[in-house]
Amino acid sequence: MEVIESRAVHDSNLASRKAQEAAWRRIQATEWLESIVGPLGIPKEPSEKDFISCLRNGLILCKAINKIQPGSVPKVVEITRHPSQSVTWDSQPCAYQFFENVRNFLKAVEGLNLPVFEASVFERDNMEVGSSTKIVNCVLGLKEYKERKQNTEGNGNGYFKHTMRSPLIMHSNGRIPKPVAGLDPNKQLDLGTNCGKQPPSQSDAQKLEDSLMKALTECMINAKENLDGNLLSSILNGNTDSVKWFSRILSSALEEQLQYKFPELNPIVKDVSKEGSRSTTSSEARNGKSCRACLNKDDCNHWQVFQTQEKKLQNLKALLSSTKAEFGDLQSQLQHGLKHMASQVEELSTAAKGYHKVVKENRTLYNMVQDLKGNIRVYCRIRPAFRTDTKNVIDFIGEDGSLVVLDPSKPNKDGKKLFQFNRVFGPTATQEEVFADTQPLIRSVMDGYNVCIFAYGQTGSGKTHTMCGPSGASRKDMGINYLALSDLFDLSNSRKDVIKYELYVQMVEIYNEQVRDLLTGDSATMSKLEIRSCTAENGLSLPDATMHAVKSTADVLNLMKSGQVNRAVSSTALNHQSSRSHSILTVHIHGKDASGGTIRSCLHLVDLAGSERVDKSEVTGEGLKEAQYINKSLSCLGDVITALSQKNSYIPYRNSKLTLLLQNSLGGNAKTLMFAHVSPEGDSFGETVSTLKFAQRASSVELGAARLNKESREVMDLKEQVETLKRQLAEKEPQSAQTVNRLEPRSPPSQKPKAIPMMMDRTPPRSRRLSIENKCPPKSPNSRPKITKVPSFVLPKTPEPPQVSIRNEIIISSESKAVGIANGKSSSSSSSHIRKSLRTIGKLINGSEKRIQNQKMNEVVVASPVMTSVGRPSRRQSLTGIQPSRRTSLGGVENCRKGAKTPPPVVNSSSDMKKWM
Ligand SMILES: Nc1ncnc2c1ncn2[C@@H]1O[C@H](COP(=O)(O)OP(=O)(O)OP(=O)(O)O)[C@@H](O)[C@H]1O
Repeated sequence: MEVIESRAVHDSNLASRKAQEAAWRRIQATEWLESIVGPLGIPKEPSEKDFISCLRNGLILCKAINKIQPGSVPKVVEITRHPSQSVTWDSQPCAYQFFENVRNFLKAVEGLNLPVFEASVFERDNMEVGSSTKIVNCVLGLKEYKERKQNTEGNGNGYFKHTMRSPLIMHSNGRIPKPVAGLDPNKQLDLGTNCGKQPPSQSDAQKLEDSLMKALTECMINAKENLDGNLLSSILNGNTDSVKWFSRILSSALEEQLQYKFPELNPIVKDVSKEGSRSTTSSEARNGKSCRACLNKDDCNHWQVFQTQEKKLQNLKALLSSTKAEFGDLQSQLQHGLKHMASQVEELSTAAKGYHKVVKENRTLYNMVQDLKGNIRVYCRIRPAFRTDTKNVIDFIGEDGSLVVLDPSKPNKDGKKLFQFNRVFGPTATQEEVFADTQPLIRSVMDGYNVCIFAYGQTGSGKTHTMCGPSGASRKDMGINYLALSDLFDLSNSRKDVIKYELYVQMVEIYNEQVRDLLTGDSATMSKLEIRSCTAENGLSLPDATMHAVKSTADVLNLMKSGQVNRAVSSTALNHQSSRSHSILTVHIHGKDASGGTIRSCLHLVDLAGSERVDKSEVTGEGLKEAQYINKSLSCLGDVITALSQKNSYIPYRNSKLTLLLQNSLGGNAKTLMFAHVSPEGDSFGETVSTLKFAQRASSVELGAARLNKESREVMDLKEQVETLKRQLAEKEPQSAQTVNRLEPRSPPSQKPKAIPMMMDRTPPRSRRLSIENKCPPKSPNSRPKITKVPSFVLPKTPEPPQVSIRNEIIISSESKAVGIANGKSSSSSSSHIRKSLRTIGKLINGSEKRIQNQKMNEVVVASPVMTSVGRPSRRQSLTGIQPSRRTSLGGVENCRKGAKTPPPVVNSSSDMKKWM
């Protein structure tokens, strides 16, 4: 009950407050209109009816707007009537004119973006309460517009913004409206009823205003406490006006806040204000969501738009912060990942380094094993591709010497072929890289080993490039021939205090099965060279070829140039500078140390002619003949390699000049290296595979351990002693010569110097080539001496008699022999003395050689774990367990008889050279 009563009281308060506000605004409007167009003829505090009636003809309104904005209503219809004639809305001609004025006024007002009203309000005879409100708003809007305009003109910024302030806001600004004293709020709904009849006097009007302000103030103070509750209950009760009113207050406050807080949004707010006058819906306005620019509009949705935008902004902000967080996470993850990756890369690089080191070590060890076994070392070199129209057949090059080629006609798994060599040089390998790997082998020639390097491969695959370098090459592009000799000179210089070296060069070619000297100007001798057995007296296979002493790389260059000029070269379809012969550059090295010990070794550098398919090389006539000779000799080389790899008893060296000349390198005691050259082009696939197969076969050939051609002074003395004793024995006891020969345990009968023919029909004995596997050599009756099997890896125990005792024994032997002869003792007693001496000397030579080798081995072990070329024999011995005595000749006889390829020591002069030859 109480609630109902309080609500009734509240309602009546609210209605009174509204009426007061409306009346106050009407007075304001009237005052202002009068100030613009003059007296209106209505009371100062007009009723709604008075106010509307006065403005009905539109004349006052048009005049007012034209004063503010001249020309806004260009044509104002003046009403002419008799003063006695009353103006009624019903009189048709007047009504139409009224309508024209009002319509023009409203258009002009709309153009100024001011609140408008409906023209029909003037047509209604029965006026409802609040009918004038919109007209009053319009007039006050006009008033405000004028004030603004004046301000703007004063400020000169040209900006006008219509702001419609509610009485409460004005109140808050300190402009407290004067209460209307003694005015019953309930009665003030229609002020016109009280004051419409007679215009009040100035004092009455003042009184009225004062009383009105008073009443309003009282009313507001009374209502103040209940404002929130009243408003709330109004909203609850669906009091639309209250809600609207409050929402407008809120909107304007919000707009102010917006403009203050977000100045950048001002243009938007301005636009929204304009737009809002057209699009805001009344439902939104009911929800209290309209902008201040649209206070008088019911269809403003800017608040909602703003809220939506704000929501979106909030969402975007949230999205931004979550994205930032995610980004931060990702960044930290990335950094973590990068760190992890860096550590993995580091690990990998360490592993790779280790891997490379291991591969290198493996290769070194593999090469060492191959050296020990005496295998032909095989390197493969791939020429860069010159043509791009065919597929590249090289599929993979492994660091461990593996090579995979791919058949271009079968580009799947079946087309792949794997080969294994000591090393594979790819197309980008430089001359120096190739040489660097060959250098240790070449250097071993200075230690007394015979070395042979030969280049094999299809025509145009780069053999001459590897051995000689391209024509007109600079120092950098020089081939192995030049680099090797240059290196030998360097080594010779660095060792000159210990050992004196002399280097001699021969250069020959085998052209159409004729051996020709390339370093002679005499064309007659060029084609008359005969290959001698390696057991010939001077130890040279080609004693008739000119021998040139070289002292510097310049000498070598000159010789090589003249040799190249003389070499048979012609142009084919496959190589415009195709070598039509096998060229052999032989470097003979003679060394003598301070004690008188000697080294004799030789280095063969062979550039073979290229195998070719005559249909491809398109050669005819002489060229065809050359090609046939080349192919035949290469096929003979293949036969020899096959026989050697199969360990056949018969090796067909004699079938070609090439194999005969290379006999010692292929099946003798040399260190041999073969460069297998291949072209990467797809159309050479057949030849490439055939070259690789050949090379693979060659790599399986076991030559046995290479022999060191070095003799110490001690051994040489002992050998001389043996020779003297032998001579004496022969003089004394010719028949006992056979016995003496028997005392030489390692001299097979076939090695007797005079019994050896110029060309050996049979394979030279290979008794000295032992593999580390201790395999028995192939059975070959008569020619092969029996090899005692020695357990592997056992160091032989060699008695090492002191130096003094050696000498003493020799002296004693000699003396006793001399005494025997002098005393005329029986020849048998003398012979037995000589035999005893020989036995002793044999033992001493063995012991001496062994001592030297052991000493070297110790040096190697102490010096470095890496095997040096000097240390190889010692290491080989330790690994194989072969006694030195079995690896060297007794008193050098064997060496002499077998006819080592290296010549005997020579002195510098050319006359001595001739003697030697
Ligand atoms: N590794 C390489 N790098 C650059 N060019 C190369 C290489 N190998 C070969 N060549 C070039 O390929 C061409 C043929 O090479 P080269 O004359 O050495 O072949 P070849 O095997 O000796 O041929 P032939 O057997 O017909 O004499 C030459 O022009 C040579 O310069």
